[in-house]
Amino acid sequence: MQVHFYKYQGTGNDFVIMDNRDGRYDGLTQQQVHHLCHRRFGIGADGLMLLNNQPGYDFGMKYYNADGNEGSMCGNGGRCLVAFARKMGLQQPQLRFLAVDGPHEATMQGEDWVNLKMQDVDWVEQGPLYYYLNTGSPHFVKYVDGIQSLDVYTEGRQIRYNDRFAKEGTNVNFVQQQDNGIFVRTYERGVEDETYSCGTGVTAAALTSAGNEATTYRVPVQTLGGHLEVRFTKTGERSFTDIWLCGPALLVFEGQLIINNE
Ligand SMILES: N[C@H](CCC[C@H](N)C(=O)O)C(=O)O
Repeated sequence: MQVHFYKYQGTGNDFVIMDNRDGRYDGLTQQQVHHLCHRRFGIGADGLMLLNNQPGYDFGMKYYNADGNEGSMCGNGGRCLVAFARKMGLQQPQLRFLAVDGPHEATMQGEDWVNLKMQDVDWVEQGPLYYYLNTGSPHFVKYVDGIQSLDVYTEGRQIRYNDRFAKEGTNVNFVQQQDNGIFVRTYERGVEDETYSCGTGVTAAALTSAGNEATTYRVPVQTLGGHLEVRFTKTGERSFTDIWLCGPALLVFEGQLIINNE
């Protein structure tokens, strides 16, 4: 099969994207996705997305983790797919799309900055020195010191494969408060490694960093791959609405490749 692909990145979280509005990539197998995302045998990416037709919406988003499994929601991926949809000619100032966790809306500022609305959050588990919540994907959030030198791969794996999470997996975020906002590093399930940035993880971390006051917050977030901002309104101790993940989304390159059909 001949594949015309686009490679995007949002704060270093990178994705292979294909225009599937005519359904031509519907039959993509888990193995093919894994191959396309492989950094040595394929194009290389943390995940793969299809731009789909979706009645009632401007488009549909289908997301796969690099291992070929259908992932849950991907925040940076969603932002990149919006930039891609715009490139494919969807010029509406506000785009509405359907992802695995429900409807999303998004706007763009300039060529390469995307504001993406996330689902409301109304459940946060809090334990000693950790939080656990779902922002479209499950996220374990742990506050740490010395985040720059932390071994995110080893420490993240320990949590991801512990008795509680081994089967379903979880993403694991390490967070440190900074003078201005937070620094977040993430071990991603499905990639099974640290990525440069994780949008739903950054969102989860930002929500847990809010003060007690039920008001509107703007949290600048630094990741290994660059800066984002999360805006939201806290409505109760564990509930949040009007959550926006904002940051860059850029085309890296596009190309063709042939993959076998087995
Ligand atoms: N990189 C993504 C998260 C992908 C979700 C995935 N790793 C999972 O939960 O299986 C993001 O920007 O939100």
